[in-house]
Formats: sequence, C-alpha cells, structure tokens
Amino acid sequence: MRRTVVEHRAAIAGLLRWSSGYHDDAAEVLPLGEALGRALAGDVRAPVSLPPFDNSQMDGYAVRAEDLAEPVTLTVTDAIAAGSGSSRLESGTAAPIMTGAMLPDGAAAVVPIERAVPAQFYSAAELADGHAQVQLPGGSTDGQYVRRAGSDIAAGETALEAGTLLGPSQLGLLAACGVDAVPVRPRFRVLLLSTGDEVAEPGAALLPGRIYDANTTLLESALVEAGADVTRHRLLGDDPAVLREAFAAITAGSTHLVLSTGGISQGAYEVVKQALADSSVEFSSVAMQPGGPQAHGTISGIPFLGFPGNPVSAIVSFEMFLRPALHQLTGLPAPRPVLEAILVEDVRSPEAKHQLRRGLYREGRVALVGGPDSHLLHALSRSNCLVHLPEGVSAVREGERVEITLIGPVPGDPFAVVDVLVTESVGTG
Ligand SMILES: Nc1nc2c(c(=O)[nH]1)N[C@H]1C(S)=C(S)[C@@H](COP(=O)(O)OP(=O)(O)OC[C@H]3O[C@@H](n4cnc5c(N)ncnc54)[C@H](O)[C@@H]3O)O[C@H]1N2
Ligand code: MOO
Repeated sequence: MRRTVVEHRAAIAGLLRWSSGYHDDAAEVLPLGEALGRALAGDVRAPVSLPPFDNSQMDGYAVRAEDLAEPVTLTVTDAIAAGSGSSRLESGTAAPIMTGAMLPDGAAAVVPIERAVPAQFYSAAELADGHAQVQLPGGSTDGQYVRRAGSDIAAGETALEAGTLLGPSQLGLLAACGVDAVPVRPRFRVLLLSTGDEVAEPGAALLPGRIYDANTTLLESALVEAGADVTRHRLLGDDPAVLREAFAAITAGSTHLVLSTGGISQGAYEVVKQALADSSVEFSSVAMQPGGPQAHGTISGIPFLGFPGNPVSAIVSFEMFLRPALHQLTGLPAPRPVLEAILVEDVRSPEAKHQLRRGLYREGRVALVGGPDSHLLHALSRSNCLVHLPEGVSAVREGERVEITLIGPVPGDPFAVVDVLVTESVGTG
C-alpha cells in the first residue's frame, strides 16, 4: 500500500494513542531537581501569590502618598531590609527600603536613592538619634517602583497546565511558588531491536562484508533525547524464526512500543517481513525519500514500527513519524522549529515523493549537505536541518524559499536576524 507522509504520520500517531497503553500508566511524583525535561501530569495551582506581598523594586525611600508630588524634606526612619517583616510608615517620615523588602503600611511609592539628597543611605549609627533627614524631589506617582502582591500570579491561579514541558523557567516558577515536587507523565518505553546478519557491535572486529550497527545508537540517542526510556535488544540475525521467538516473548505492558530497523523491503532475506508475514503488521511504501519502506501494526497488542535499515532512512522516519507522535501522546519532546530559508543552490527532487535533503542552515539561508542517498551518515552529522522538497516539486532554484525543520544547533551569530518561523510543528507533508 502506498501512502503520503501525512497519512502515515496520522497512522503512527493513532497507533500509539490507541494501542500503547501509555495513558494507563500512573503519573510519577518527582522532586523539582529530577523533573527537568519531563511533562506535567496535571495542572499545578500556585499555592502563594507572586510576589507574596507588596515590595520595593528599587533601593530607595518608601514614602507616603502626600509626599509624592512636591519636593519635600522628611525624617529618615530605620532601614527596611529584604526579609524584614511588616512595619509602618508614619506621616513626615521616609523609610530606607531595599529591593525586594516588604513595603511598610502607609507607604504609596518608592523614590530611588539616586534621586534623594543625600544620594547615599545613612549608616545605622547616623540613624540612631532619629534626626537624619532626606530631601526628595517630588514628581513621583502612586505605586511607583512598587511590585504589587500577585502582580505575577495570584494564589489559586493555574501556574502550569497539564502537559507543560518542564524547562528551567517552569521549574523556577514552581520553586518560586514554594512547590517542591510535581506529578509528571511517565516516560514512554521503547524496546529497540536491530536485525541483519551483516551488522556488528561497534568495538568488535569487522569481518569482510560486515558493517557496524549504527542504527541502534542513532535511534537510542534520538529517543532518549526525546524523553523516552529505551531498552536495547541483543543484535538479532537474519533468521525469522529467532525473531518470531523474540516477538513472542514480549509481554503485554512491558513496553509501549517495539521498534526495529531493517529487513522490511524487497530483498531475499527480509527478516522482519518474514517473521511478521502472518501478522496484522502492514508493510507499506510511503511517498517519502529517504524512508520509503515502512512497517507498522501491533505485536501481542503492542505497537510495532519497522523503520528501514539505511541509517538516514531510519532517523528521517523517526523525525517525520515517531517524534511528532511522541509529542502528541506524551508532551515530549518539544516540537522542532520549522522555518523558511533561502536555498543557495539549484536542486532537483523526485516529483512523486516528499524528499528530505540534509542541510546546513544559518542566517536565513540553507545549503545542502551531501546527496539524497540514505547511507550518508557523515553528511547527516554535519547538517542541522532537513530540507523539505514536498510531493509535486521536481526542482527548486537557487534563491527560492524552502521549508526546513531544524534538527540541530544553528552556527554563527545567535543574534543575527533569522528568517520567519513558519510554525513550531513537524514540517509539511
Ligand atoms: N528492490 C528494491 N530494493 C530496495 C528497495 C526497493 O523498493 N526495491 N528499497 C530501498 C530502500 S528505499 C531502502 S530504505 C532499503 C530498506 O531496506 P530494509 O529496511 O529492508 O533494510 P536492509 O535491507 O536490512 O538494510 C538496508 C541498508 O541498511 C543497512 N543497515 C541495516 N541495519 C543497519 C544498522 N543497524 N546499522 C547500520 N546500517 C544498517 C544495511 O546494511 C543496508 O545497506 O531497501 C532498499 N532496497
Ligand atoms: O527510502 Mo530509502 O530510505 O530511499 O533509502
């Protein structure tokens, strides 16, 4: 069966949603220090307001409303440091107040120390006799340099919604609210199989005709980076009976997804295809290059995906199908940014397929890295984006715009003007 990228993406998202059992797993409650990169399992309400009390935004003098508008000379009281409890500002006085300190009752605003005469604070010894005075210039307004209680968030409001990805800002907010532990969604569990008689473990001696297993490391890293928990299965050869046994040993609930690479196209020894010949797993051809051959279905009720064996085909399949589905289901990982960029060279593309070329993007322009072939891992390692040449496109000329999905860091000046963000999504289909 032949499908479009969009159709296959929807099929994979549906497969994980309905068959992975992910939503049956209980949330974990983690201390903030362990929750970085996880997705919230439920809404979190702010137990306190932020700020919790009216406080000063400047080092200066707290003054009463009647002393704001006109120049005035006031008697200086004891200083109020950040962390001091409540106090009261009497008529005819100004209180030295530090940034973050609680505003005294009766104060309406803060005049920064730079605008006062003298423009330095008195020492505690100078304040001891109660005769120190300060001249303030007037022209201040009610509420000036006051940070009102609840101006960031009020107690009881939703601080973060279920599904929010917990990065430094979100965890910082929770800490500011006094929250020390949060419910997070469980990790998505993947059993990763690799097939093929020709693949050897990195580090082992390489016999003639063999290659090292790149896919297990490539996909394991991509999955871990996407927030999943990965179990690697021992390398399996090209014997369908052995693979069938391995599939039969997978028990329901032990994993959310079984993922393999290789053995799904038209060869004489397509081990995955042969092992799953009588199963409900569907072997299809997606109008995408790399990553045309695809397999998906369930094994013992557990979702199964078979990505093609070529390493670039495998990782492009992950980026185009599995990564977006994981985001939809678990909230992790964050969607890839999709940008428009100016292509710096002519390119041709098979009109009947959505081709994904590897590119290097910087400052609004993208250059292709390597050719279209799916064995070019070195080129992939030097690229930071996938360049979309959708179905129906047979050529793009130098200077024309293409859509790209950023998959790695952008070199160069981080403050340079970059091009328009199309959407924080998963690219065109
Ligand atoms: N007659 C046809 N041949 C092929 C077709 C086709 O339509 N008709 N499709 C080609 C395309 S496109 C792809 S992609 C591959 C997919 O093949 P398989 O998924 O069956 O994968 P294998 O044949 O097992 O391997 C393909 C390639 O990848 C290398 N490989 C496999 N596993 C690993 C690994 N763990 N690490 C690194 N490299 C791996 C393997 O050595 C092969 O070179 O089929 C085309 N053929
Ligand atoms: O679809 Mo294959 O992935 O072109 O090399």
